[in-house]
Amino acid sequence: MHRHKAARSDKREDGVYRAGFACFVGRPNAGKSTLTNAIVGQKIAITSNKPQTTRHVIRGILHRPDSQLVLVDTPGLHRPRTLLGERLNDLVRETWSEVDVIGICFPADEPVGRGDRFISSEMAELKATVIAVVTKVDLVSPQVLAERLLAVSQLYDFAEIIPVSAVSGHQVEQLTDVMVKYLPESPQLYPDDVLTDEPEQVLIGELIREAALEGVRDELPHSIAVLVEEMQVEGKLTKIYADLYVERPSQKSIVIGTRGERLKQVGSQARVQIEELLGGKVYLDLHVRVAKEWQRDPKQLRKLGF
Ligand SMILES: Nc1nc2c(ncn2[C@@H]2O[C@H](COP(=O)(O)OP(=O)(O)OP(=O)(O)O)[C@@H](O)[C@H]2O)c(=O)[nH]1
Repeated sequence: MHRHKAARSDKREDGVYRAGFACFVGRPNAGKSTLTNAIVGQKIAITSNKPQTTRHVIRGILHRPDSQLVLVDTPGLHRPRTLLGERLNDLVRETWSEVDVIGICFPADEPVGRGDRFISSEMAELKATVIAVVTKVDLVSPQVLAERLLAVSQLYDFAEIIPVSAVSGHQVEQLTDVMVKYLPESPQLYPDDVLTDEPEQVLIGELIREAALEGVRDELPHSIAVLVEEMQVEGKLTKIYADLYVERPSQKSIVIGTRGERLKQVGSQARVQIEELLGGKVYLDLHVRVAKEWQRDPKQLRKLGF
């Protein structure tokens, strides 16, 4: 995965330089995106309290003097009902086969279930080192945590089992150390100042999508996509023109809201985040469009980057 992008050979004289790819997997809402952000220390992956909102493979890169950890954020594996669902599953499996370390996330506040067993059983054939990460430990008592750790340890022969809280930061550093430990000896893969190799447009699209999903009904997440059509830099101002795609006119009204109030809110929330990302003033122009059944149409999917 982009190993040809090797920035420069940077093996330190006094020790082994390690670099490689890792990803977090786990059932929806397990805390994968939040953990990715906590490790990389910058908001790069979309997080939401609704399941399955992570669509794109977004990498965050952790730079250390002796190592480089490239995190790949994948959507959850799920029963495919549409072409989009199938593509997502292919993407997940492809990612798994290419990374060096896989962290399976088990939320501490939920019992180990069928989904967890399914994901663990999918790991057997992979070359990657598989570690278990018990997430959200701030939400449970030590006793519940102990039960979870035991249940997780019985699922699979994990190389390590690490309890963390991305919210409090508990053990995040230790988790990172462990992941780095299992990376191969390798030259640096990316230059020091790169945090993600995802094109800016995709990140911006994700921020808009995240803002558009906030506080709306449960069926909307699967029916919304954002395409950044144009970005123009004029002095210190970046002008961004983006389209939000929904499937039905009724969804269009939800996103726009009464007299456009909701879309205005979405715009200003996303703008603040994009300004933070780009480090400058942003003008954001949003249009809501209906693309019928786009989840089932390969041509539309390609246009939207899936
Ligand atoms: N209390 C607590 N909440 C957390 C923690 N990590 C994540 N959460 C919350 O759990 C929810 C899901 O987190 P995400 O990071 O979006 O989960 P995900 O696994 O990426 O979810 P999908 O994209 O649906 O697969 C969000 O509401 C987070 O704020 C944690 O360490 N502690």
